[in-house]
Amino acid sequence: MMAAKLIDGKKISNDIKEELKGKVAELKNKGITPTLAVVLVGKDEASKVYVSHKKKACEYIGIHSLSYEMSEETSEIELLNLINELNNKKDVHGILVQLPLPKGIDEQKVIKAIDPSKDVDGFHPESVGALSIGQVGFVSCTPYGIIELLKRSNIDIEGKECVVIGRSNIVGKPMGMLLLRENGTVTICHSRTKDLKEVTKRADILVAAIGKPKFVTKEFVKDGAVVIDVGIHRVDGKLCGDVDFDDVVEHVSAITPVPGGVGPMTIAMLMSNCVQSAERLG
Ligand SMILES: Nc1nc(=O)c2c([nH]1)NC[C@@H]1CN(c3ccc(C(=O)N[C@@H](CCC(=O)O)C(=O)O)cc3)C=[N+]21
Repeated sequence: MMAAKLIDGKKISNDIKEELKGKVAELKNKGITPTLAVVLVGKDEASKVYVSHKKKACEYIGIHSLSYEMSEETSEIELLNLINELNNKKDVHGILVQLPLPKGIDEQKVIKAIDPSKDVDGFHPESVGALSIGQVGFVSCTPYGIIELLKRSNIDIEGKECVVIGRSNIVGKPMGMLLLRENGTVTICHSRTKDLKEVTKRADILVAAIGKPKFVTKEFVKDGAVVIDVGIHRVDGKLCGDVDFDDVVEHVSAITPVPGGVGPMTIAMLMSNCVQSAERLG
């Protein structure tokens, strides 16, 4: 019974990667090699691991990846110059600047410097704006991956009560816009929300993107709800999410595990955005 309700992000992300392999092969037949520039600034250990996962995914699918590793002491100007260079390179289809950036570098300024046509993270104000008014643009990979998880698990969004906990620019807000685009009824909650549990208990689809380990317990969840866990924390050497999985699992109709849920989807959708970019830019 439990296996049936587990949303397997690992499996679904592998399906997507297989589909993308085919698309990359087609592009290569036309003489186009999808290329992603990956920019890593500083020595954040988690960032190094994530970047290596992204490069590995590129390799698997056939996307060419270019690595730019810059020291912790890199200035904002140096980084902006690199981005400008990559913007002008015809054979670069996607630019990813791994976040967080070292102190002293203005992240928003850096994101804004990326050509929106190469903004495969979907973080540029133009990409965010396009999403909110229903125009074509890159969609932030984590929320985009969550929509794919739901669709490929045959979970309808239309008409459903969708509650998102968290209002970050890269997850909560775009998640709300995407669920709205799929005709969900959307509520975005945050640290100032009154009676949070009362609000989250209305959810048919509950997305937890709070950033606190095992925050969501069964008291937050309606019986039979679908629970999507965006969090990733290392507690006592073990990975866990924003949801107390063991506490809620008996009460839900479907749930994403951590690891193996949303995380792998983020990478799959980054790959998808790269391929899309290569198709558009040629
Ligand atoms: N410009 C930028 N774009 C990002 O997309 C971006 C970023 N900066 N900075 C950091 C966050 C975090 N992020 C994750 C991607 C994959 C997993 C992932 O694959 N997680 C595995 C577990 C990996 C592990 O073992 O640690 C899982 O959940 O199964 C997690 C987190 C992308 N981010």
